[in-house]
Amino acid sequence: MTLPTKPLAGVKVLELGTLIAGPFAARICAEFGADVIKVESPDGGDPLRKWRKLYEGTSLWWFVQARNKQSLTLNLKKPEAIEIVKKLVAQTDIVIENFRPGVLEKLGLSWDVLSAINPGLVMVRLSGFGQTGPYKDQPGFGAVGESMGGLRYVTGFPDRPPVRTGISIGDSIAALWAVIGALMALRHREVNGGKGQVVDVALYEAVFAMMESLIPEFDMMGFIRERTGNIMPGITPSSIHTTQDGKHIQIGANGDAIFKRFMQAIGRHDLADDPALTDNAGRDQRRDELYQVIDSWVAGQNEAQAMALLNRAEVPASRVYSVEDMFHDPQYLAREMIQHATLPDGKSFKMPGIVPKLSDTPGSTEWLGPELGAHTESILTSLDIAPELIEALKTKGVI
Ligand SMILES: CC(C)(COP(=O)(O)OP(=O)(O)OC[C@H]1O[C@@H](n2cnc3c(N)ncnc32)[C@H](O)[C@@H]1OP(=O)(O)O)[C@@H](O)C(=O)NCCC(=O)NCCSC(=O)C(=O)O
Repeated sequence: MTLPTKPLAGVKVLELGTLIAGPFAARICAEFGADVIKVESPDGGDPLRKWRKLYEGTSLWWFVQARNKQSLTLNLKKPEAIEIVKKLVAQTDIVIENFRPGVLEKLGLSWDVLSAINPGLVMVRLSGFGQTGPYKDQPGFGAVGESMGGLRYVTGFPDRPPVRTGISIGDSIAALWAVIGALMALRHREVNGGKGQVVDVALYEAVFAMMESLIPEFDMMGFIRERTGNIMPGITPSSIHTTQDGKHIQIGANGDAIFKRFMQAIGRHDLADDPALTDNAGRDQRRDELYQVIDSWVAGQNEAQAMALLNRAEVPASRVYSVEDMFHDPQYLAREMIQHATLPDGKSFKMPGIVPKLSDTPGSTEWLGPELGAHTESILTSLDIAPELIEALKTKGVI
C-alpha cells in the first residue's frame, strides 16, 4: 500500500469565504494535501484577488493565499447554485465559511440544512463576534477583533495611541484556531460514531485567547495592562535598541545565565557579578538602569559588530529584518522559507515557504492561486452535471 504523501490527503474542504480569515484556514489545509474547492462569486470572485500589489491585474497575495485550491464560480443568490453547494456538501468533510452570521442561513445553507445532508460534516464558521451573543449580526474585520480582543490596547507606546501590528494578525490567528478546531472535530468524528459539529471562531476571541495573564491580573489585583512599547515590564531585559548605523536589533537577555553572559561579553563584570541581578525580579527592579547600559552599548556598535558579539556570547538576538534581509538570510534559505514558482505568463515568482515542517509528510505548493472559475467545469462534471446543463448555468449567470 502506498501511504499518502501529505497528511490531509483525502480530506475534502469546501471554502465559502473571502479575504483572509476563512481563506487562510483553507490555504493551510490545501498546503497539507486537502482537496479544497473555493466557491467564488462569478462577479469578480474573492476581493483578495485585487488586494495590495497587482501583477497583470491579479494580486500577488492571491497567488499564495489560494495556492493548491480549486476555484468554482457560483452565484449563491441563484437556487441552482445552492443545489450545487448541497451536492458538494454531501461529499465534503469540512466547510469553512467567513460570512457575517446569518448570511448562509438567508441563502438556505444553515447548519441544520447542511448537517442533515451530511451528518459527518464539520462546519467551521469564522465571524467578527461569534455565532451567538448580542453582537453576532455585526460585520467585523480583523482590525475590529484586534481592538475588542485586547491586542490594540496593549500595542504601542504609552504616550501614543494604540497601533496596528503591521499585518492582519487577528484574521490570521483566527484562521489558525479554525484549522485547530477543524482537526479536533475530525478526530472526534473518527472516534465517536462519525458525527460532525460546528467550530465557531470569533475574531475577537481568537485574539483574546492570546492575551496571556490579562484576565487573572485584573481580577486578582485590579491591574490593567497598558502599552509599554518594546519592553516587557516584569521580564527584563528584553527590548529593541538602535545601533550606531541606525539599525534596530532585538536583544532578549531575560534569562539568568544569558544576562550574565551578555554583561561579561560587553565588559560589565560588575553587573554580571552583582548578586541583586541574578534573577528576573532583581533585574526588573533596576530596569531603567539596565536599559540605559544596553542602549548605550548598542549605540556604540554598528549592526554587524553588535550581532557578532551577541552571537558569540549566545545571547538571543536578531536584527529587525526587512523583507530584503529575508531574501539573503542563510537560515531562511537553508529551510526553504523563500520558495520559487512560475506565474502563468512564465515570470519567476518568489513566495513564502510552508509552515510547519512535517518530517515525513510535509506540505508543498502544487499550483498557484487559480484564475476565477478555472475548475468550475471539472467540478460540475464530477457531480454528473451534463455539458448542456453547464452551458445553461453559464447563460443563466449561475456560474
Ligand atoms: C468581511 C465582512 C465584514 C464583509 O461584510 P459585508 O460586505 O456586509 O458582507 P456579508 O458577509 O455580510 O455578506 C456578503 C453578501 O454577499 C453575498 N455573497 C457572498 N458570496 C456570494 C456569491 N458567491 N454569490 C452571490 N452572493 C454572494 C452574501 O449572500 C451577502 O449578501 P446579502 O446578505 O444579500 O448582503 C463580513 O463578511 C464579516 O463580518 N465576516 C466575518 C468576519 C470576517 O471574516 N472578517 C474578516 C475579513 S478580512 C479582514 O478582516 C481584514 O482584512 O482585516
